Amino acid sequence: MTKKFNFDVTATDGRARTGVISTPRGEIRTPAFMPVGTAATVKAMLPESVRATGADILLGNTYHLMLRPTAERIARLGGLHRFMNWDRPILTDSGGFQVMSLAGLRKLTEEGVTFKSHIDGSRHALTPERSMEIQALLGSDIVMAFDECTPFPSDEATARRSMELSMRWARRSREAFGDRPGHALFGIQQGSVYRDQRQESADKLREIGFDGYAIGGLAVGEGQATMFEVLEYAPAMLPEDRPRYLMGVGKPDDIVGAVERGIDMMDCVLPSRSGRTGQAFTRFGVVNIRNARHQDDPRPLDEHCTCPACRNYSRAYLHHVNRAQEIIASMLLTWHNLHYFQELMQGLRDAIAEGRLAAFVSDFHARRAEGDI
Ligand SMILES: C=CCOC(=O)Nc1nc2cc3[nH]c(NC)nc3cc2c(=O)[nH]1
Repeated sequence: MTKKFNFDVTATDGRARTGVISTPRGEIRTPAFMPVGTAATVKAMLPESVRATGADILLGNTYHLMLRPTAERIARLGGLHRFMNWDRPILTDSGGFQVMSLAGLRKLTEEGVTFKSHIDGSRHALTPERSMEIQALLGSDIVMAFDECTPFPSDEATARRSMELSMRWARRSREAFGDRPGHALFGIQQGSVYRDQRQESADKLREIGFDGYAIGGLAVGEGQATMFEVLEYAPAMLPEDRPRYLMGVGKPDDIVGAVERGIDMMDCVLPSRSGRTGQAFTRFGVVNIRNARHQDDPRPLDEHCTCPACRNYSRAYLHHVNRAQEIIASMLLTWHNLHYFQELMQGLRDAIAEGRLAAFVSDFHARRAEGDI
């Protein structure tokens, strides 16, 4: 009998909690940050390097993989874990969000979404059923329901129509997912910034029944203050014995604020994408390595950091290879950023386990300069 999917809360501090998600492919320590491996790779990183930063799970994107190399080809080659040489848990998104933000010529109906590939213009369709089939072909451990991410801002009527469509798609996702021991299906709460709609969405998802619950429709331009307003009430609407996943978040201070409000899982392209543009996150704030002031600086990005970039290279070197557009610049800054994000998560987990989250958070804010350092 394959091992089950399980979630155990191990400690709480206010609304924050630590826990462990057990899957057949390994355990996920929560609160967890998931690096994004869009096209079957965390850009500029080897899988063993991603693991070395402390990641227990990474994210794959249905939209990209269904277009290239196709889910069927990945299945024929043994599934996404084998294909990308990552044998720990993988969460795949359902494709809805990226179709709306990347694809051309989209047509949205009750059935699903048809669209043109941004790669070669070919026509494709995504429905809850097809999304479940693709995610099963990929072999991901945590599957996301097919939803529509309600754009921000949306008036109440528009948000309601979108949320109600997503809830009908959530039920179809659940039915199409079937019974797959060791694999999890997460539902996604919508309802934009409307508390009553968030409640209705949460109630509908509970009725359908999921292994975990995501909070969708945030980090879509509403700003941190509005996001935190929604997070004051939305997490508690979801079952407390199941993982709560906030999608697309975020900057370090977004992450800290979300964990304080009861979030267990997050994902964001920020550390990897900004690493490629020369932006380094540190405990003191953000270093833009492209700035000329670093060109003679022999110090590491952060002398407290134990990542390969900080142990072996100067800011002057990182400035040089970034300006010269050398591949190693993306490698070192991505590794540093993912290491910093995972170190932040470990700090949060330790602080919650020891009941000193408030002190950790005030120390986190006290250290950080506002602008670039
Ligand atoms: C991995 C994701 C699994 O979720 C889905 O398949 N659907 C979905 N994805 C989102 C992704 C988001 N990224 C941001 N900001 C960068 N906001 C997001 C909101 C959603 C959402 O409401 N739904």
